[in-house]
Order: sequence, then C-alpha cells, then structure tokens
Amino acid sequence: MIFKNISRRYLRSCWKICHRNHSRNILKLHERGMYQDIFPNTSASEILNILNQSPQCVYAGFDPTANSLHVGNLLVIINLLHWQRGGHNVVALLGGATGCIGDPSGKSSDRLALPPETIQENINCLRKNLEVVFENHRKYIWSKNETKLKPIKIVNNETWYRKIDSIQFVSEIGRNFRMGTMLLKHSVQSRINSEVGMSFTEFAYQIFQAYDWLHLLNEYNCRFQIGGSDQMGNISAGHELISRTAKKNVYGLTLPLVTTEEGDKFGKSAGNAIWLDPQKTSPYSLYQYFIRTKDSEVERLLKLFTFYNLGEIKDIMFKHSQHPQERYPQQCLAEHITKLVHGEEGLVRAREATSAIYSKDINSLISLSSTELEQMFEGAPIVTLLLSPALTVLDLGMKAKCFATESDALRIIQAGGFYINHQKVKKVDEVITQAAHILPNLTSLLRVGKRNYYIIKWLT
Ligand SMILES: Nc1ncnc2c1ncn2[C@@H]1O[C@H](COP(=O)(O)OP(=O)(O)OP(=O)(O)O)[C@@H](O)[C@H]1O
Ligand SMILES: N[C@@H](Cc1ccc(O)cc1)C(=O)O
Repeated sequence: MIFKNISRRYLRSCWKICHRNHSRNILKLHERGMYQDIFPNTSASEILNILNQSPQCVYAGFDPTANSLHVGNLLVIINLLHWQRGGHNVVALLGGATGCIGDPSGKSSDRLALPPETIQENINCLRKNLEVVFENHRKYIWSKNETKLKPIKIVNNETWYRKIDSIQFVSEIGRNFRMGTMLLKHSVQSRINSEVGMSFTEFAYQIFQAYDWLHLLNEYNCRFQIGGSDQMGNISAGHELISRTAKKNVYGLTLPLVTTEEGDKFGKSAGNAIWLDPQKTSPYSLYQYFIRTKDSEVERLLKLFTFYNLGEIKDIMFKHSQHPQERYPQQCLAEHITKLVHGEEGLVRAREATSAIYSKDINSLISLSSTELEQMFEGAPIVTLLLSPALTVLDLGMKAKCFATESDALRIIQAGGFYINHQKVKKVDEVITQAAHILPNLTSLLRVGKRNYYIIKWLT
C-alpha cells in the first residue's frame, strides 16, 4: 500500500507541480482519498515524472453485465474525468468480448452467460451513460474559461478479438502467462477451493483484460489503467504481459470500492445498485440517496464524488459545523452528483420531486413521470385500474385496497382523511374523471391519513 507510506518530500513535490485543482499530476488525487493502490508499488515518483513530462493516456473498462452503470462505476468515471481535466487522453473500454467471458473478481460462482443481443443492448446503454456524464461535466461543471477538454474515446474490445485467430492467440499471447502466477490471483484462489469451483472460461478472463491493455498500448500508447480495487489481479496480469512483450513501463491505479451502509460493494450484478440510467434510478432517487449521507461520511464523499477543491470542501464543512441541521454538505454533494449524472434539467426535476413530497401541492405532481412517482413513493402499493364511466371515490378507495372495510372507507373519507393527488376528497359518491383526478402521466396518487400512499396506474 504505497500511499500509506508516501513521503512528505514526495507530497511537497506534487504540490509544486500542481497548484491548481485540475492538475496534470493526477496522483495528487491521493489527497482526496481517491487511490487505494498503485502498481508496481514502487513507482510513485516515476509516474510523477512521466505525468509531468507530457500528456498521457489512461483507460478503464466496463463490462456490459447490466443495462446501466451505477454509482460505484461513477467513481471510476470521475477519476477518468480528473485525467481529462489534467489534459490527458482518456479511453473508456466497453467489454463486448470480456462481458461474454465473465470477470470472476469478487464473484463467488460462475456468472450466467448473457445472450449476444442482451450484451449488445447493454453496450449501447453503457456507451450512452458514459457520453452523458462526460457531456454534463463539460457543459455544467467544467468552467468555460478553462482549456478545451480532449474528447473521451469509447472503444469495444470485441472489435479486436473478432479479428484475432484463436490458435495464434493461445500460442503467442498465452505463452506469456505463468500458471503459478495466474493461480495465485485472489479472484482465482477464492473460487478454486470453494465447492462451486471455477470454469476455465472465467479463469482465463485475466488474459483477456491483460491483452486489452497491450492492444491499447500499441494503439494509443496507453500506459495507465485504473479500476476499482477488485481489479488489481487483472491489472497486474496486464503489467506482466506488457513487461514481457512490449518492454514499456506501464502503471495501474486502483480506487476504493464504494459500498452500501452494510459494507457490501455496489455492483451491477449484486442487485443493490444506484443506477445512472434515469429510468432505473430517477434523478430524484439519486439526489435523495446522497442527501441521506451520514455526517460522518459526507466529507469523504465530497472529496471522491465532486470537483470542489479541498479549500472549498473545507469551507463547506466549516459552514456545516456552524449549522449542522441544514445539511449543507449533503446538499452540495447531492446537487453536484445529480448535475453530473442528469444535467441541469435532471437537477431541476430532482428538486421539483423533492418539493412534490414535502409541499403536498397538486402542481408539484403534474410534471412528474410515472417512474418518478413510483420511485418517490417507493413501497407504495401500485394498482392498475381501468377507468370505468361511473367509478366513484369510494369504489376507487376500495379497489386500491386503501381500506379494510367499506364502513372504514365511508368513515375516513367523510372525516377528511382521504386525498387524491394531494387534494382532500370528502364526497364518497364523486365520480372519478380524467380531468379532475388523473395526472398527465396517467397515474393518481392516493393518500390515507398522513403518510399511507397508493399509486393508481390507469389503463386507457
Ligand atoms: N462499488 C464500486 N466502487 C468502486 N468501483 C467499482 C465499484 N463497482 C465497480 N467498480 C469498478 O468499475 C469498473 C467496471 O466494473 P464492472 O463493469 O465490472 O462493474 P461491476 O458493477 O463490478 O459489475 P459486476 O457486478 O457485474 O461485476 C471496474 O474498475 C470496477 O472495479
Ligand atoms: N474486468 C473489469 C472490466 C474490464 C474489462 C476489460 C478491460 O480491458 C478492463 C476492465 C470489471 O469487470 O470490472
């Protein structure tokens, strides 16, 4: 863990070279807690020299194991953005080929193979996620007065594997890997002795990620690879292959894994992700996720997930110490990330949705999509109904199972405890109409009492 032992002299030299927030020396991000490891682990000052001499090329890969990237992947993207801000060339690799093989890192059993159409669909979605975040950063976060950013290059490793002859690959590339080293990888060790074991396909994964790096080195002189800390084994495999074949020095940097409150890694296949695709996690839910950040975590996340400089973060935290109840750092964090992922428009929607919950005003519901409504009132039962001509308020309440019995319904509605789209309805025989009771997104939000919500999706 080189960063734990980094010397004061080294840090002073970094500081001289990079007094600005977007320095060419991205190693300095270590002050923000951005790096976990560096590979090879004695190369900090060597890297510093290289970064200081000329713009470099860096890459990170994303496998198409789902149809969206998530907040864990966002940390890798933000690190790539720091490189871009420092004037370096950035390559994002989509694993059209590696996604078919399956990375065993962090997985306790073999992945299920995805059909080729799904992989292609996922690739398209991940490409869009990346393009949107890079564009939002350029448009809304990068200052107009600063230098022009070099555009990100997005490549798919299927393009080169499709052209490679398999016999030649095994005989020429495979020869550079030693079984002993491959077997020692954590991703292999943790599986090989388990009951489920490991397929040859996943065992071979490291060779493919290693070859990607060699390919990108030849193509773009790409000497740096970054990834989450679970990627160390694959990154070191690439380093080994390149040292044997290309005889060039290359370097890997790993980032800490973003985890849930329980300490589990957020992952595409882990079923716990906060997604970047607004259809899967609305701007409102993303915003709320970061608004809920604990006080003890918020400074660390501001350093990792925003582009505020350390002085600005210090000021934000000072303001917090004066008025902790205002949750100012949480707001800065949520706004910054929502803007980066969903643009200004997404941030406006997230703010509108937040006010829709707290203002209890029908106007605040009108602009929401049905997905946003569902995500905002997560956990509310969803009932699909056909709008029949004589449906009354009482019928609606009963069909949505808002009340246990009809006499409960009559009592509660007449006492003023039933709401449609935040508006109190007391007449049990009032007829439901599209104009009066249904939102433009063809839903209605019912509420019984203070906080029991139900969502009606209308079939038309
Ligand atoms: N929670 C996380 N925190 C930090 N980095 C992460 C996190 N999850 C993934 N990454 C990194 O993002 C990059 C792309 O990872 P990948 O495409 O495999 O996503 P994943 O979410 O880990 O997918 P899967 O769950 O299918 O393994 C890798 O460098 C990986 O280490
Ligand atoms: N193995 C990485 C994704 C990746 C794929 C190919 C690469 O060349 C690099 C990275 C992951 O699953 O997280």
